Amino acid sequence: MKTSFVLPADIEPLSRDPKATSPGRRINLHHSMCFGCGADAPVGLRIDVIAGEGLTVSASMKVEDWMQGGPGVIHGGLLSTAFDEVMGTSPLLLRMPVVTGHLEIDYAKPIPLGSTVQFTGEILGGVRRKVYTRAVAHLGDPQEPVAAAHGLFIAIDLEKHFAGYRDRAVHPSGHQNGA
Ligand SMILES: CCCCC/C=C\C/C=C\C/C=C\C/C=C\CCCC(=O)SCCNC(=O)CCNC(=O)[C@H](O)C(C)(C)COP(=O)(O)OP(=O)(O)OC[C@H]1O[C@@H](n2cnc3c(N)ncnc32)[C@H](O)[C@@H]1OP(=O)(O)O
Repeated sequence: MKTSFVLPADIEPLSRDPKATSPGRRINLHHSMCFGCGADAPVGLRIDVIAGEGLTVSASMKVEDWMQGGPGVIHGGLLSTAFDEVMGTSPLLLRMPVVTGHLEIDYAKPIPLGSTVQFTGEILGGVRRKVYTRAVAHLGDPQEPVAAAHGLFIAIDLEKHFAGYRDRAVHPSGHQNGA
């Protein structure tokens, strides 16, 4: 599949944290109201990301009618959200909290409503706080990818990064902090 994404020349290998989620198990959600993975989000993708061997992850997503973009096919922005979720969860194998810095998608084929998209992702390496990842999507035959993505995720201090926003956070009860 064609892509214009270029990895930096100084990229270094990264290692799985010994305490990371075991292969075959779901990587714990960061919070239940997340649009990408949260079970309590009123609208969302509810993607479970499964740890693989080494620095790999996998996930699947049924393409439901509300995800329609062009007639009969998935909206491209929604697919990019799914890639963001899959790749953004992978740095938890390093036990590293991250946010998305840069996301690039290559769309190869239309994805029909009713199909199930299978994702595989991997961490390619890092430079300082930057974690480079890649993911591929297919509809059942890994030799026939329908889309692929590259993501650059930046390690953050969770407390500091969200310090100014937590009073706006929405909780499963529907109330905001302090409301
Ligand atoms: C959905 C919310 C998820 C919230 C995360 C919660 C918990 C996290 C825990 C675990 C993760 C688990 C699951 C995550 C699941 C899904 C993933 C979805 C994630 C998202 O959906 S998250 C929302 C969208 N995301 C943002 O809301 C970020 C807004 N942004 C910023 O908050 C700052 O921008 C920040 C912090 C990124 C950097 O700011 P900063 O001041 O800390 O650091 P600085 O600028 O120095 O960048 C350091 C090095 O990154 C390079 N760099 C930066 N940006 C670059 C770019 N675009 N392209 C190329 N390189 C870039 C610099 O060039 C430098 O590189 P160098 O080391 O070489 O100098």
